[in-house]
Amino acid sequence: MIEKKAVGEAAAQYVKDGMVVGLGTGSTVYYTIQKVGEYVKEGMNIRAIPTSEETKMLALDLNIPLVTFAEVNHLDVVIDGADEVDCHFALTKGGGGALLREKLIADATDLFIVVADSSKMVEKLGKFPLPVEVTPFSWERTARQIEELGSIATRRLNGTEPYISDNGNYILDCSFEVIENPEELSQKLNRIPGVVENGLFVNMAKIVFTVEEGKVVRKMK
Ligand SMILES: O=C(CO)[C@H](O)[C@H](O)COP(=O)(O)O
Repeated sequence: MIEKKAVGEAAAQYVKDGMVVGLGTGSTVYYTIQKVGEYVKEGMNIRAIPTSEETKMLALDLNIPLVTFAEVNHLDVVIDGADEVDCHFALTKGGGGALLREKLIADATDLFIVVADSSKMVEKLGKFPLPVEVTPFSWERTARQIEELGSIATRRLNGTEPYISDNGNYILDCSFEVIENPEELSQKLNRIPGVVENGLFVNMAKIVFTVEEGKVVRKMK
């Protein structure tokens, strides 16, 4: 909680007047968004694209002006959380179910910044089950095909009902134990019909804010 606030707020320094900003989803970037809300209140002129309906509501509450891809093609900066970050800045994302819009938005910037407390930093990805967004039609077959890649795929639930993403899809949480080659796995997953997107973000993050020895550190690629 204290680490999340510290890294979330530290990353907000990258938001400057006139920018189009991608706002991530989750309890860490929540603090970034609060800071951005303060900047807007003080008169900063920015426009933002949220990565989820949850973040959209938060941004609207803070009077942060929103835009869509109908109006913009490129974002100046995108700030988001992660579930795991490896030493090459490959990420697992989607714990909050927003991975598809998160990837679409991260893809639209040259400056993708990750905010991650120290518990998220790992040598290799895989301990956190990989979220994969799939179409509900024939999801069982898609799950079996994902399992053939060496995982156990469990459909995410919201109570006793299937969890439905902002895009109307299911999420499969896929335990791979250790992901040796995130890029290769990402490509294999996205080749399976029914997979809409997977939560591996490879070669996307440029900066990671985390905590080491009790201090916020900024790691750059
Ligand atoms: O990918 C995400 C949502 O889909 C989040 O960024 C990720 O789950 C981290 O969340 P938190 O900051 O709450 O730990």
